[in-house]
Amino acid sequence: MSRETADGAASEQAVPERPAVEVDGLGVVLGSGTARTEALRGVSFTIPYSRSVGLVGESGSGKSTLAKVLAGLVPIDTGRVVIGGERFSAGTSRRRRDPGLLQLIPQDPFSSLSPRRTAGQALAEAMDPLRADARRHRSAIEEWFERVELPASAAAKYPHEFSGGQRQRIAIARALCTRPRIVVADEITSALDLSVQVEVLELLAQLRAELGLTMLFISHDLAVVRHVSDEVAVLRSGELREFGAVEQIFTAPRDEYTSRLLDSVPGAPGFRIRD
Ligand SMILES: Nc1ncnc2c1ncn2[C@@H]1O[C@H](COP(=O)(O)OP(=O)(O)OP(=O)(O)O)[C@@H](O)[C@H]1O
Repeated sequence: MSRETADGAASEQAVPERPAVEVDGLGVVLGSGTARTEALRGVSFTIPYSRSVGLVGESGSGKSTLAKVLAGLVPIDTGRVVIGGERFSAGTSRRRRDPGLLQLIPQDPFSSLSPRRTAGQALAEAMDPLRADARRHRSAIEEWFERVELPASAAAKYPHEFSGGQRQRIAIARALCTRPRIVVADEITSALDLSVQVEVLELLAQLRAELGLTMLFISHDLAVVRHVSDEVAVLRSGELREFGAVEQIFTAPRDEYTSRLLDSVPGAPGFRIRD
């Protein structure tokens, strides 16, 4: 979105008035019969453009369900989400998302990258689904590999030929090469060794700053969330228990559940990975 400047030129930097993401009274029911679960219940929050919201909560609290709703992979039962001004609700929630609007970076790139496609093909497919030819998009693919600090030769390799950290770099490149304004990162470092986690997080932070990305960053690792978020949303059993600025959440949580989550962090309350 752009606005007219004083001299009449459109400004790319202009900040749109609506938030990038609005989640309003969101409810999602999964499964049926005895497996029926209210995965999300009355969840509301917003993410302004270029901000990063960390989403935390215990296993089963509904974090991945929320990620999938935003990506259009899980239908909405009640409430609505508005992404880049486009409204999705019960009847429309699985409408195909514009790839330039929002991209999901999944937890496990090994299962999301096809074993039969080279890394270059995976990027070509993301950039141009109708003419997914790696040769046709060679220079753009090479540029993206450079951005995620992989050699150009990576384009010809298959997922099993990479380490976990390299595969996550490919998943980041594949998501970002469609030039989304918003990314949802779902536990993207949880399967990686600590040193590799730090490298991937630093890369993501750098790309986020360069591209002005809006981000929902999901992790059960509170130290990591503190490092990458401006605001933090705390989910418990499908409900939003607390939403606030990162320092407020970590130093003066208002909800007793948030306090308990923080207490479970090693070395809490002084445990931190930045500064
Ligand atoms: N297909 C399904 N059918 C029924 N219930 C489901 C289904 N998928 C997930 N659930 C339930 O929905 C709830 C939310 O699950 P979700 O995967 O969103 O949690 P999460 O916070 O991402 O957990 P984790 O951190 O373990 O990935 C859980 O109680 C889970 O058991």
